[in-house]
Amino acid sequence: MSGKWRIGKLFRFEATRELSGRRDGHSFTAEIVLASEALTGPGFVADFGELAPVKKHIDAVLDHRMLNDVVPDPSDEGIAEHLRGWARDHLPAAVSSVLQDVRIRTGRTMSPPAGTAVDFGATHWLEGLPPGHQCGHHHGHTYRVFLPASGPEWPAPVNLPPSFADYLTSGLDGQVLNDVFAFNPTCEHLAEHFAKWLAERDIAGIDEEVLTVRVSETESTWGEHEGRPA
Ligand SMILES: Nc1nc2c(c(=O)[nH]1)N=C([C@H](O)[C@H](O)COP(=O)(O)OP(=O)(O)OP(=O)(O)O)CN2
Repeated sequence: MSGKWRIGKLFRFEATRELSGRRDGHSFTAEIVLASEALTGPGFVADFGELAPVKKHIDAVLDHRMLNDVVPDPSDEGIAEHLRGWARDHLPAAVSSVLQDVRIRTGRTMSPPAGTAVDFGATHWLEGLPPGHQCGHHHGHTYRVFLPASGPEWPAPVNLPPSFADYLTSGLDGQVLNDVFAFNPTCEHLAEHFAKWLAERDIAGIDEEVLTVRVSETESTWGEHEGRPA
């Protein structure tokens, strides 16, 4: 399959700032996006665990702080710029080299509109992670699958084709994904598989040239595949 993979991890922090003479407090979300046109052998852009230092930095420097005291520009773009620079300087080279973006938003997480996402519960374990990594053990997720219309931007999901929604719920809910699939079930590989599933079927409204499929394992992580299946 050709195309591109992206993964994202979200970090929340609570803070206040003064912009244009007005003090405002928010729940902030920082989203770190990594992108690559190839996966590592076991199927990762990079392990989400490689982003743990970002959480430590956010907790130490931004969480429950007056942002004007800690970053030169406390606007959303200024905070993103601070985190981009920090990530470039402190993450391992294999991770910083695939850093695509850092985005900041304020407010609570929104639920996707009805009909645009399917959740299913399933078990998996992952090969290719460091010894002792929690995700090497059998564990489960409430997976969420959707088709973000705008690619790497904050996703505006489109309605899921009913046959695809049915495949996800009747085919995968309650399953052990390692038994169902011949591949290591990372969210990158799952997104690629779902893109292929959609492209192989003649489904109205699905343009596989630009199709993006996003698979979210947890509230704070997602992986997606964008582009035409080979
Ligand atoms: N690139 C990928 N990395 C990881 C994947 C994956 O599919 N692609 N999957 C996992 C595990 O399945 C894990 O359960 C999810 O990642 P994790 O960072 O542990 O997610 P949490 O939201 O539970 O993170 P916390 O920071 O512990 O809250 C691992 N890596």
